[in-house]
Amino acid sequence: MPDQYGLFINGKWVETQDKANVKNKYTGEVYAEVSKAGEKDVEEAIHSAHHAYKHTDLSPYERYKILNKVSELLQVRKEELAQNITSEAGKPIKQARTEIDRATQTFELAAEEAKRIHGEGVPVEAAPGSENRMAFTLKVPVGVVGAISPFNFPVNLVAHKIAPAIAAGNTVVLKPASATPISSLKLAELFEEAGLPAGFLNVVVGSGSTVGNQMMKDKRINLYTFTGSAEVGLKLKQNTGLNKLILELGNNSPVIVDEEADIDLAAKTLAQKSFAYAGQVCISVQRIYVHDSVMKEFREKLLDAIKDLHVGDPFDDKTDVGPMISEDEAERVEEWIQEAKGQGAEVLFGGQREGALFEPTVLANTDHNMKVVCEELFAPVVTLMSFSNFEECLNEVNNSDYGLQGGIFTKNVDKAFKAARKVEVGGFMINDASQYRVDLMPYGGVKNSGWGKEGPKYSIDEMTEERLIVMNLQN
Ligand SMILES: NC(=O)C1=CN([C@@H]2O[C@H](COP(=O)(O)OP(=O)(O)OC[C@H]3O[C@@H](n4cnc5c(N)ncnc54)[C@H](O)[C@@H]3O)[C@@H](O)[C@H]2O)C=CC1
Ligand SMILES: O=C(O)[C@H](O)CS(=O)(=O)O
Repeated sequence: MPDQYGLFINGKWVETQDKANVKNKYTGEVYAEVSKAGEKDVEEAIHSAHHAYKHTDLSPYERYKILNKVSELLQVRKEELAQNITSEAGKPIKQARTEIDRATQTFELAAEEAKRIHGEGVPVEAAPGSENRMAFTLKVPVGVVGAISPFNFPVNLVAHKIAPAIAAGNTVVLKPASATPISSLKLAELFEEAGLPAGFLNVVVGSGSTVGNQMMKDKRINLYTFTGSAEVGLKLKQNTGLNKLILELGNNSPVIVDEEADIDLAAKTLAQKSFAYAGQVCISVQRIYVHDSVMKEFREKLLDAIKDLHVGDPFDDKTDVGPMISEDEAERVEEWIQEAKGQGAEVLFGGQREGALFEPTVLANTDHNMKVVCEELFAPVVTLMSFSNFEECLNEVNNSDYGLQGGIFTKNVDKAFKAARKVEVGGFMINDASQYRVDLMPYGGVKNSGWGKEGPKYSIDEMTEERLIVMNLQN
């Protein structure tokens, strides 16, 4: 009998008639059954969040205590939560454990930030005629936050939405990805145990086209925070009117390997960071631009390092690359590679699929007319392109609709900083892959990669309004 999960609405667990199966993404077995939210449940969740926001006060210190407690509980239940990620997302267990450690930090950071949300003094007395006035700003919560999350980091990317929202004094309606809802329901259990008052966090499970759509149209939601594809992000932008919106969308991350790079470091780092969680990380390396003069050496070293990766059962402690989220997704990647081969691409390594498992793959002879380069692959596949002129390479790197993070390997400081200035991204890594993130840093993209920043301090900024208070002093 699969484990059963209800929805979490107004501090209560709600079972509905309509159920969805959650499958183990490696074995395909159904391991959990979750209630699906109907229109009435979504209405109830939004109402509860709205009512709690209007009628229940939670002081900054209380928010700090609750978030800190959740952070501690994550460590207490670390193995259970990590095993769950591996089941519902197919993420290799060692990467799932790292995700729990990172989420622990995300909650801890948000807890700390809850105690230092403040405005600033405004010198209105400097304006002629305002000599007898004093002013300052307050940071007030936006109200109800609607959070919609993707499948790939079902704990930590959810943490990046709900922890800062609650730290800032908001209430939340969360819709997790249909493929990975259990992690969010487990987080709700932790909040319940940590003493979060009813209505502050509501979790509704269901598809984007039903639950997501209903959330998008509800005027009681003051801010939407979305992580997912650019396609759905655009829908949200078009349907949420004048409400605030944070969009964390896709990328086809570029990394430059310059002629003055440490080739061993570049090859080793790129082999490790391009295929983690089967490349289903939005800052996973996709486009590698290598200087002509070092291409041969880099290629050999990259392929050698990839051979050391363990591919297969995500529950095995040794596994580096497990299955993709579904067989359909792995088939899509197979089709894109076939299409690229038809356009002249060469498979240097991998390229084979077995069910949802896709081998780490390296493509050469690729160019910007191919989908594998210009669109987001979201798969364990990298493309190699060579360059001889650094300026032209930077133009090629920017020849993308996306701009989340990028990187360069070089010992030449001038080139490193030139690239850092010119490459159109939200974050740029020198002597590292695009896939670098720690949870305190500002994280977010430009162009079709979205706008608004995550990282608790930065999200809290987005999730609060600045209110000006002016005192008219009578002598
Ligand atoms: N920039 C970032 O931080 C990140 C971006 N991503 C991006 O997410 C994508 C992969 O994740 P997926 O879960 O497949 O993305 P997705 O866009 O298909 O789904 C994301 C969420 O949106 C919901 N949704 C789908 N249609 C909707 C609609 N019409 N209205 C409202 N909600 C709707 C889904 O149910 C899910 O909860 C990739 O493009 C990836 O790059 C993933 C992780 C981080
Ligand atoms: O966008 C993603 O897929 C993530 O932000 C992953 S990570 O950078 O937080 O690890």
